[in-house]
Amino acid sequence: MNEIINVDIGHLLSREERTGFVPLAAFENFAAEYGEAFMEFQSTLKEKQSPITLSFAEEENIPRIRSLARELSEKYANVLLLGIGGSALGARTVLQFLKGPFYNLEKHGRPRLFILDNIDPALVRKVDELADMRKTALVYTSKSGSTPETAAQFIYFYNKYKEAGGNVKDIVIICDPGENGINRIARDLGCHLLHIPRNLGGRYSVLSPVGFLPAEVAGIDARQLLEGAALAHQSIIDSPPPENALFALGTCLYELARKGKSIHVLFNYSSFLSEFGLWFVQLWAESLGKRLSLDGDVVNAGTTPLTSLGATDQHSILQLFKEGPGDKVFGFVRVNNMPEDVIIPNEFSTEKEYAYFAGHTMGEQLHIEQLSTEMSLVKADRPCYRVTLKDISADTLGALFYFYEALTVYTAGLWNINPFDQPGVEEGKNITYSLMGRQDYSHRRAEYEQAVEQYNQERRIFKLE
Ligand SMILES: O=P(O)(O)OC[C@H]1O[C@H](O)[C@H](O)[C@@H](O)[C@@H]1O
Repeated sequence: MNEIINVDIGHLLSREERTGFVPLAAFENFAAEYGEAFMEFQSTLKEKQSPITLSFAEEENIPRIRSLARELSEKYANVLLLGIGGSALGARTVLQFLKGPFYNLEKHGRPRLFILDNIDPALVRKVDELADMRKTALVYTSKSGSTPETAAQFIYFYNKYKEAGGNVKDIVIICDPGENGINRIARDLGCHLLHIPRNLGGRYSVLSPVGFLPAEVAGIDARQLLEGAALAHQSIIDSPPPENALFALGTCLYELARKGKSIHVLFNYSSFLSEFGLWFVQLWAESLGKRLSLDGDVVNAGTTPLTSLGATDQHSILQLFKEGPGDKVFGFVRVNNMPEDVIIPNEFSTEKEYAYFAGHTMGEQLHIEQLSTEMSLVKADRPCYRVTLKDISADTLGALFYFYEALTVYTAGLWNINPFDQPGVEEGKNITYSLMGRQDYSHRRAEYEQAVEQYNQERRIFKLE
């Protein structure tokens, strides 16, 4: 395979009248029906009007990010990255896909990377124990600078870091360029400050300092991530609708959603892709799950993203996928060229359950199991598509990120919704601010406290004693 990614949508379609698939005739009519909308979307990419294209201008910041990563790597044994949602999931994905799940246990002469994306005190304590603050660099990533979980983490670890005699000038803050508290703190501390382009939303920010700095700390070339994204971008804008992978997949997913396929499962066949699955869940859910259309109509748009890991989850959730409600569409992601395949030796050859493995590789087995799972789902009338990645490399991952970002934005256009806001998340944040006593939210505190009181009165608790 020479292409960086290929997308097979053949099993989202059906020649006969099979429920749950896109009829071939309808697919052949896609260009006439949706081609114009797609070409408009292509123009926004071509003219760099779409926020996701802001990543490309980030290339000019890579030298600075690289030298900062080098400086941190020389001075510190650990890098503690504080962030949540889009400020953590991309970094986790990059690290896992390109360095594997055991990066922190390996000997590589680079800092260990801890990505803390929760305020669970038990977790915070564990990081406290593991990362000696005298040898730990702090990276505080928050697009808005006001996310309460990350702010609490930063206050805590900033205090620990200072107590341990840390140089505050070494702290890195990655945020929006607005005039706000986080920028003022960065200026007052005189620490490193990297900006995320204002219109590049958090969940689209992996191809910016948010993903580039942790990548470079781990020895991953951020430029290659961007090169892969640029390749995907070019392919998406160059191919006319009938030959365009993104057009075919996005339009099929939209059509299937309208036919009741309300769950989009991403079934990743690599243990190096499970974090990618979680990155996808945020991207798809926050971008497409919208109550209102761009015209203000109530549409309750979107499909529910789920992520699964193959072959592992064949032994758990697959039963439901195959025989439970027929409300899902499945996307399989597999890696064509496994870097270091493992040959299964010839042992226990007199036993039929073991003899057949001799000489096969685990990569081969993984691919066969992926195919078998996909085929058995299709046979049970479950529509499936497959994304094949050339290999495990930074350019392939960059292409994959960009492909799914573009897919999300194109699909949002079909739903006629805004893929760049997240109004549904704001209310919970506002309640938290008020209840925690944030001054500029104090005017709503009484109202929320009363609501909490009423809410608690409605609880019905049954005890196990
Ligand atoms: O990067 P931050 O501004 O701290 O935001 C972190 C996360 O906060 C909110 O929950 C948003 O809904 C997410 O989209 C965002 O990724």
